[in-house]
Amino acid sequence: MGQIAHLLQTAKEALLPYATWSDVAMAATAVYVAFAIPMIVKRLTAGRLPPKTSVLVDLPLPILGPLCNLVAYQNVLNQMEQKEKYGDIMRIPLLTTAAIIMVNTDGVRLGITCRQDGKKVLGTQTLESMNTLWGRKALVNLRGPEHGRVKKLLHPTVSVKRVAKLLVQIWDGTFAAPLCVPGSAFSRGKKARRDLLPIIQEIIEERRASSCEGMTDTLSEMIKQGQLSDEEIRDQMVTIMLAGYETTAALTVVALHLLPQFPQVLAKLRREQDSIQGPLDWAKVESMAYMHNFLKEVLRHHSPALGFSRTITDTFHVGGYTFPKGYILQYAISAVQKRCEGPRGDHPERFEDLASPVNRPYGFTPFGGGEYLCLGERFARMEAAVLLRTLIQRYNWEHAAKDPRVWYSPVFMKFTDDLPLIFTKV
Ligand code: HEM
Repeated sequence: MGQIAHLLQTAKEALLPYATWSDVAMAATAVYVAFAIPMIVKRLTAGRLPPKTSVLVDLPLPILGPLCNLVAYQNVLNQMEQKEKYGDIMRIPLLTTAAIIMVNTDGVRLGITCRQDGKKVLGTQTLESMNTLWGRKALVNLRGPEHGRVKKLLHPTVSVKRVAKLLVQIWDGTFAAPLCVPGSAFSRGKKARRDLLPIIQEIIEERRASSCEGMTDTLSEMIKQGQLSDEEIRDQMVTIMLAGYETTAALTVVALHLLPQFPQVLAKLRREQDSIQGPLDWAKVESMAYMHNFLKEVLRHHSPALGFSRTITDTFHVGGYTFPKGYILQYAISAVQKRCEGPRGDHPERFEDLASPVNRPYGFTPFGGGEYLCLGERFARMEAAVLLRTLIQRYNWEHAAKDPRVWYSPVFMKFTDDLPLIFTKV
């Protein structure tokens, strides 16, 4: 607030000797109209657009109206599972464009394949904030053949073989991974990146000096491949740490949050784990059928990813609506999964039922899909399964808070009071 007041004061001192407040208001309106005209023309000529969700833009408030919509946009993202309130396809006018939000499997299909009727109609969004956070060379910010080249190189660095080796290290206690700490790596994103870069560079140099002797981790593998520059390696490592940390932490913490409420699920998990003798290897982790279905149910009910945006690169039509070039398409992973029956997240068995909506194409996509499928899917599933096995076999736990809740603020998961839990030995 203090900063805004200071900004207004500075603007006032700079402008008022040369112009009155009404001049400033007129200039602001002119800028708004200049931005809005192409948008209005597009709206008038585009054909039948999806219905608008927000009434704010109807207020005669230049700049402020669309800005309010941006806030409403986050709010709608947060609440998209409320079908009766928002419907399946909706439009939110933004400052110079509009976002079309699709809360159905068709939207997820579009977002993942980027195609309609066999034609490429969507592209990934290039956001400056993403470049700043992850780095320009990070996989998430690469496009086309360059994205394909780097992803191909990264795959073996988190391959099943490598993950299995890591598993043995975790089990032996020789690998001290920060497995699960609900934190805010995203909210600290820029600072986290600044802090991480010199540390990663130092490790790269140490590893290079020792030719990665005896090292089997992801970073050493990238260095040994010799195909990526130091900048590329650094950006991938920052991405892996940021993309892999909060998502997996959310998955495991929500699992811990839900289990005391569903004793029948916990009992079944315990029975399964007791039937699997350690030490673990990848095959044993993969054989934990009920554990994986439980993790799926957690991801279905509390997806760490709410959804993603794509840019419409070619006008197309779906459900009788026009999707004009230049608009944004937002597909809703979390809301689609939540609408797939079952509000409580306590029925892992639904994944055994082939007729369940979650088993239909694009009904359950917590790790995205297609070209942009999550790089760390297996890693995340393994990490969560191993951590839960360890805890389930050794402890019982209950909530310390009276009304523990998980919520999104506005797009990242938060826990009331950091979700304190009380553990007792089994
Ligand atoms: C429960 C845990 C996780 C969830 C729910 C999750 C979810 C996702 C989703 C939905 C996407 C697709 C984004 C899009 O369509 O644009 C994605 C991409 C990605 N994830 Fe994950 N993720 C998880 C864990 C991890 C881990 C552990 C790593 C690192 C090892 C990781 C690294 C990445 C990377 C690098 C991408 C970009 C892939 C690309 O651009 O081709 N994620 N993740």
